Amino acid sequence: MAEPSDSGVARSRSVVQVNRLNAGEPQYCGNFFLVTFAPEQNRRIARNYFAGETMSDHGVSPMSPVVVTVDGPAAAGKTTTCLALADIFQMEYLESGRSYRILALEVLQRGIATDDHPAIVALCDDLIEESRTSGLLTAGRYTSQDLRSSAVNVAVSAVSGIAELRRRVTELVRIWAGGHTRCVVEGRDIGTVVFPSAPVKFYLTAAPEVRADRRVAQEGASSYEEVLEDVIRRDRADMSRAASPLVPADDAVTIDTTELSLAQVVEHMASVCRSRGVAIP
Ligand SMILES: Nc1ncnc2c1ncn2[C@@H]1O[C@H](COP(=O)(O)OP(=O)(O)OP(=O)(O)O)[C@@H](O)[C@H]1O
Ligand SMILES: Nc1ccn([C@H]2C[C@H](O)[C@@H](COP(=O)(O)O)O2)c(=O)n1
Repeated sequence: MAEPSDSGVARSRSVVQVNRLNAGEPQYCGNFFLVTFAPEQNRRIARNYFAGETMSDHGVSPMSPVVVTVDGPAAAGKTTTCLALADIFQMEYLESGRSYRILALEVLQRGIATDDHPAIVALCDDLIEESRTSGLLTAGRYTSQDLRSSAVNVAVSAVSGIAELRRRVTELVRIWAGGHTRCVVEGRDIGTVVFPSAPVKFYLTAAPEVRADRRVAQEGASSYEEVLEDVIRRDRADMSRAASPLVPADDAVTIDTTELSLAQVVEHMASVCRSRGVAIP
């Protein structure tokens, strides 16, 4: 079983053994502000990217890795199933929501107004620069408790609605994926915007009441009503924003997990992956 950790990827308990899970492994820490720039090539590409060039100027195709995308509303089971798929198919895993949460937390900690878009974009650039020049943005700098606080849950909806910010995060995710041969990436716009040509796309969903129930059980939250309210509010914000709203990709396999066990969902997803040529090495 995956143990809860502050890396933000192992907070769910999976029915599938997640043997390779290790909060110390950068591939699993989900903090691509740190890991994206670790390999020297990525560091160079990223530096040039932010200087105005694009990855394709460097002969790097964002579509070269096999990417499995998993999108869906809050608490739909994305992280848990991604970890299971990563384990089954030995893929690298990235939780893109963590980056938006990190940005939201930094916005709150620095007292920046969530409607001050230029300041938030500048903050994002500063964090990217910081991650290239120092090791400050380690997984340990951000605890799951901080990243998943109610305040961050609210601020992240505003922060993730900023188109300029999304453009940066999108490119960082692509750069990260370009450094791997096989990966599974979860978020809200991964199959629609970040990797529109991905060979395998999932859209997980479930009734809000069921998702709230599962989140209460997962986090030991005291108020079901508050959790449900947050789930519904965040869904609405994610689905109605102008920039990359949450919608299923046309070619996504949609799975309503309301009445499915975790094992059933993972089994279904794994069988789709196999049928699309994602093999176990
Ligand atoms: N089909 C299912 N049956 C029972 N429990 C489930 C199922 N799917 C997910 N869960 C549980 O629901 C909780 C939330 O799942 P998870 O954290 O993976 O959701 P998420 O989509 O990544 O959420 P978020 O977008 O908010 O990060 C976890 O405790 C997970 O084990
Ligand atoms: N690709 C993504 C990933 C996440 N977000 C936003 C919307 C969510 O409410 C928030 C937190 O994500 P979570 O940790 O719940 O997966 O981040 C997004 O807009 N796009």
